Amino acid sequence: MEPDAASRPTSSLRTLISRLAPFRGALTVVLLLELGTRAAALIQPLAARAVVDGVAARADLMWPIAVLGAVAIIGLCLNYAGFYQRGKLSERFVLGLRKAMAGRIVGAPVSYVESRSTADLVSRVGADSTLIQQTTVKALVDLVVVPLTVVAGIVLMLTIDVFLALVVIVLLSVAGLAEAGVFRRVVVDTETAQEHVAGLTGVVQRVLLAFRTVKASRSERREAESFDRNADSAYRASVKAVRTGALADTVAYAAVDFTFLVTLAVGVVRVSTGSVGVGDLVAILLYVVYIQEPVEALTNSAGKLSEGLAALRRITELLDAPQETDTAAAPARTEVPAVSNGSKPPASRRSVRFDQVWFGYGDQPVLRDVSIEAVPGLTVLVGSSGAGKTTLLSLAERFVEPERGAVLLDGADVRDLPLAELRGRVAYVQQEAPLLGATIGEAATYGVDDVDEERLRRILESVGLRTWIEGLPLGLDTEVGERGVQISGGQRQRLAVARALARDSEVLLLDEATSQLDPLNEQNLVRSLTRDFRDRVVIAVTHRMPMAYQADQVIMLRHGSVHARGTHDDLLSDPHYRQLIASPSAGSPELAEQLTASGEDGRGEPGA
Ligand SMILES: Nc1ncnc2c1ncn2[C@@H]1O[C@H](COP(=O)(O)OP(=O)(O)OP(=O)(O)O)[C@@H](O)[C@H]1O
Repeated sequence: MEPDAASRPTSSLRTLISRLAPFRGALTVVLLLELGTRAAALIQPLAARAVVDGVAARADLMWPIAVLGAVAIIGLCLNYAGFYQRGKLSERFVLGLRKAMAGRIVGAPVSYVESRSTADLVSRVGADSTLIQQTTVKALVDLVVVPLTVVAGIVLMLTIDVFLALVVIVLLSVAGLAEAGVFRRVVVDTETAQEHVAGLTGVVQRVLLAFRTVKASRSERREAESFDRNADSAYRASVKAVRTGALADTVAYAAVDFTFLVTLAVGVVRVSTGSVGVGDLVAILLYVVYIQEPVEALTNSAGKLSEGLAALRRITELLDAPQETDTAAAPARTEVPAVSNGSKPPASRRSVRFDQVWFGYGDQPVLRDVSIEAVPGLTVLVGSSGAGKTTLLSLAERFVEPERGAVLLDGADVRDLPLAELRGRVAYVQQEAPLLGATIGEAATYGVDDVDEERLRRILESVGLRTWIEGLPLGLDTEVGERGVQISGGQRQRLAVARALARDSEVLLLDEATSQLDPLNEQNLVRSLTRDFRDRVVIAVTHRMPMAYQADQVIMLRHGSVHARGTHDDLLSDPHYRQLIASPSAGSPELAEQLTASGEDGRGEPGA
């Protein structure tokens, strides 16, 4: 058990209450309706006493019975209204949490989201919010209504017979203490069980993400065993929680039985001595039941409340996620050239400059004193794995910020630009080139507000996809993925590049965005890019040489520093560069050279 486990429920409860504060109007209505329902129940023993006493006295029973019936009907109506309003409040509460979570996730920095498990984030938005919806508001309302019901019942009992009422109070206190002890254990065990289930979904997610690798490496059995191990520990934790729940349930039942039987025994003695009437005893016994019933319901829902509170704690963690800060309001580090009116600076003024940039993840230094300038045309970043290439692109998009030095877009520190403007001016294709959008057209224009068809066609032509798309019966409306056409890795990357081009930004960052194309098609794509979009600053990370061969500038990073820069030809004299391009994954510069020399157009299958 974690040291703070016992204090968790209390702080989670406080969090729940503060999160419910904006709904205080609706919550008050629910509380009043629930209190009304309980009040109607508490009147019934008094009416029942009147009926019993009336029978004994052979009095007219019409009024007592009419009151009993009316109170029962009013209680039912209030119960219906309370149930409905409570459910509606739960839905509104969860709707707000879900929207807030979605907003916090998309507003969080890249580093925050990427350092967390996707399964964990997804389960907070989905499963955790569902848990809260189903249980939490009801349990919270019970926490308020049940003690008030108990107090009101005791006061009414005291008006009937002080001695019997005191007996009931003592018995209820003992039962309450026992139930509270078990409740705490239920909370902790339920939370532990939930944590194990989250671990289980993490395994499934890992397998699904690398499904082909799992199959190809014949690791099905190993993964299944890993799943089984996690499932077993989730099972054991859940069974422990069930066992504690069963104990809590039994304690609650025992409390009712014991209190009822002892009160009956004492009450019978008092009736026999004439201290109280039969009607009084009936009323007090009914109070024991009417008080115990909600207490028992509260105890039963203790596990559910604890689940809901644990879920709320995880949701709250997500709602406290850091957000990307728009530092545009802070004093500018550089004079920011105005582009907000929509006009772009002329190509001659466009540049991305890394000025003596130092950066590290935690204690791990990654970039050391990097100074680079990229102007319109193709700048290629090469270097062995882990050299810091992707990190450089992340700095340009301000996914991360330099520890020292600055990244300048057209002379302005990127930290001085509003994020929306910066990212509007700098398009980015990430390594895996994921597609967003249900159709090819949507994927090609994701994040672009207005792109006319003719321009889109030209872009698709440039990336070598136009013929393929026009050959599809539904063209741009063809669905992709599960329900539509399956597309190859190369097609996906081309679509991602098309999407970035459609942004019409001044800078295009490509992170191994052509790695799944064959060298020939990669060369063609790069040639089209440099020909059709020559006013853009293109910075491409690559491990493959056809692209470096065509670049205006090649920058080689080693261990986080600029090792060499120049054209491909300039760098050929560098032994480390030669070693890099000699690697099998680098593609063949000879092939590229031959193709260019022969003037072969070389446009291969668009679907490569
Ligand atoms: N989010 C992160 N948290 C911690 N360390 C990171 C993170 N991202 C990258 N690194 C580390 O920073 C170093 C540089 O990573 P980066 O991705 O920039 O290298 P790269 O040159 O692009 O590599 P590759 O060619 O393999 O993609 C690596 O050692 C990597 O482990």
